[in-house]
Amino acid sequence: MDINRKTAYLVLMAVETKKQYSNIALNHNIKREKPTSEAFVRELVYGVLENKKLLDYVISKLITGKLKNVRTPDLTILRMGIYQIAKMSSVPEYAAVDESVQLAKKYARGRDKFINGVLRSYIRDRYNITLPDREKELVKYLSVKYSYEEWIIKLWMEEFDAEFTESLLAAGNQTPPLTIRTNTGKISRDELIAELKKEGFEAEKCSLAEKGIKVIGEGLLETEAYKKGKFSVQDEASQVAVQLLDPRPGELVIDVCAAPGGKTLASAERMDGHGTVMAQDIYAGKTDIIEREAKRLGLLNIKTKTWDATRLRQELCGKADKVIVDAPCSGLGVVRRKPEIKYKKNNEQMASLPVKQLAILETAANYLVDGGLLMYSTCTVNHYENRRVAEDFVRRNPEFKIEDRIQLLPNVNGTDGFYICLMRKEAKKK
Ligand SMILES: C[S@@+](CC[C@H](N)C(=O)[O-])C[C@H]1O[C@@H](n2cnc3c(N)ncnc32)[C@H](O)[C@@H]1O
Repeated sequence: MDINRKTAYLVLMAVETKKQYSNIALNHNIKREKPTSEAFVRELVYGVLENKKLLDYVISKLITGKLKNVRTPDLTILRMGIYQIAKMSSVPEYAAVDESVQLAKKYARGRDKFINGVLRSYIRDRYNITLPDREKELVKYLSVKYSYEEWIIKLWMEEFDAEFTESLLAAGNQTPPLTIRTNTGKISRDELIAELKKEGFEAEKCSLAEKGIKVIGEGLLETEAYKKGKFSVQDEASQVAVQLLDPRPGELVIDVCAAPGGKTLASAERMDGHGTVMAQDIYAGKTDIIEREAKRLGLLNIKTKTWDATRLRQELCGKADKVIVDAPCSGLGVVRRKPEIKYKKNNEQMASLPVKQLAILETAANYLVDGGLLMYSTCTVNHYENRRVAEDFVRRNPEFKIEDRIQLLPNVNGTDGFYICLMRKEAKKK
């Protein structure tokens, strides 16, 4: 059996049955199985995840029974087989079928003939399968074509017209650029670009993030530059958030939802070692990551603490110049990196997010000095978690005024979908 397809199968099953995040399942299985082509495994895993609804729609047209009665191993092998035939031009059709049958013999015993039959009928009938009617069933059409749960499309169509929504859906299925943030305490952006180019990478400046670089090439984290802490991997939108907040040397910054530390570390770098960033997160294991990264980057001005941000730390009230609330959210802005988010159900947990976000904001706001700046950000595109939460907050806390807010979008800015809102606490009148 081909080790690359076996690895992809194990990753997809971990995502499907254990609800693991694709990036975590990928790294874990690649390490364990040692596939001969990591690139093939990634292409197949992300291709299947990005197109899951479309693949299931196609499979439902090829089988006689109901899709929900097809067992998960059989369905996973069928999705992989059809994806290879439809989208991976490097894979001959016969190889896609034969390798799927081999996988079935190991992981879906007794179902290899069924799988062989479905894949052969796909090869025969694929051009007769049509999508739902765009005119009559727009949401369903978009849901199948771009593989998103229908509630996400309806949510976006509350804010954007059909054409814009479609381009946002399509952008969510693109591979995101690899972007890094220069640690300017160690090297300038131009010098780092030159160093990376010398190592054989393509590297160019980001347009929005002043320390950002877009990089193309394999093995970035094995470079000396990385080991010596000259840069960190961070999406451009996250970099822009800290750029707008603009932490200065000597300030006290409190980041209440800090792990894995992107904004904490970017803030500490901007402060040139002067002042302090207090980084809190509810999970102890996650604050360890921040400490490890601070060490790699040579940053001494970060203090971490495991803490639930909805609980007030009395001793910090009125102390911080800047507070970061990079809240837990639905993640609809990062589907390019975690395509499994496109299939989340709009359940109670989703609906309760704005309540939690507001509770964290209200607690964190207490830490600011008069005249201090509060940043609320999320990596989602959902006005109930973004604009609505920020507006609710300032309505309930009139001493805060919104100073700036932006929604970055993958189809407009090429970044993750990201919301940033800066709110200033009124300075006390003398
Ligand atoms: C969007 S992530 C933060 C990303 C981080 N700011 C960065 O730039 O790398 C949200 C974080 O909030 C944490 N979190 C969730 N609920 C929390 C709570 N009640 N108190 C503190 N942290 C919480 C999660 O563990 C997660 O690490």
